[in-house]
Amino acid sequence: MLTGELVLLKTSHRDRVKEFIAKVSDDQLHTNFGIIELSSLVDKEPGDTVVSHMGQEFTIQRPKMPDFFRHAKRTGAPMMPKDIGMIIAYTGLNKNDVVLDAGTGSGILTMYLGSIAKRVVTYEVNEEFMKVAAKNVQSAGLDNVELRCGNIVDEIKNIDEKFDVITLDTQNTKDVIPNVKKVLYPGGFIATYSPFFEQTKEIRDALDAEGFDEVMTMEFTEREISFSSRGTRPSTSKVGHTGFITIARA
Ligand SMILES: C[S@@+](CC[C@H](N)C(=O)[O-])C[C@H]1O[C@@H](n2cnc3c(N)ncnc32)[C@H](O)[C@@H]1O
Repeated sequence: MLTGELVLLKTSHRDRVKEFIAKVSDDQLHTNFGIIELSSLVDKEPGDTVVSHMGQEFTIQRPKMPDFFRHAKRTGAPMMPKDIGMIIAYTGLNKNDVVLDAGTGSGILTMYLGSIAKRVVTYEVNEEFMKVAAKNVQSAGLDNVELRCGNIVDEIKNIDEKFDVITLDTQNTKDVIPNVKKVLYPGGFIATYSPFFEQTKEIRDALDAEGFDEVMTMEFTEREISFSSRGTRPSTSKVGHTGFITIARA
């Protein structure tokens, strides 16, 4: 591992996995299982181990987005991986894309977008939420995400840049849509997330009024399969409804 690189350190305690994310540096990581000198991670590889001053062994891995999803601080309901995955798949998000995103919330969707896209500009109306999101983004080591505080309904009118993809997870998305084509490249995608049918219908009407193409609204279901000595079946304790995703093209 290189100085400045993020690491995921995993250890086992009473048959449970405990994990920590840290940066390779001259600092120390203090855990309930002892202190780790983070400089000792230099030149180690994923899969190698490091031992704390109390003799506890930690396995080294490179943290991935699902790790940041679990470790991020939450200010509200984050978008779930199933919905994030579908937004990425249906917009074809790639490393050349510049993304406009709102509202940032805890920054979970923003971080996934930032891990793929060239650059992400994200707006959050609540300053306290934005500060938490900024810490999450920084903890994930992303330097291509620009966080702006403001109401996207008003702010979008002053943006003089064009984007490849626009993602909206806001309460008043229908009021943003009349100004979206001004900042979205022809052929670019907008993806909206809305928990209720009523809100989703308003979004559809607004997209139709602005002449968007290829409009489709979907709900994605996720069923984990549980395996036990009694048998194999879909888990009975997993997430139900989250929200509707509407995708459209300028
Ligand atoms: C459900 S949360 C977004 C969660 C986020 N997508 C994530 O994955 O963490 C909605 C956020 O949008 C913000 N918001 C609502 N309306 C907004 C607007 N018009 N402009 C900017 N932010 C807005 C809220 O303050 C809230 O933090």
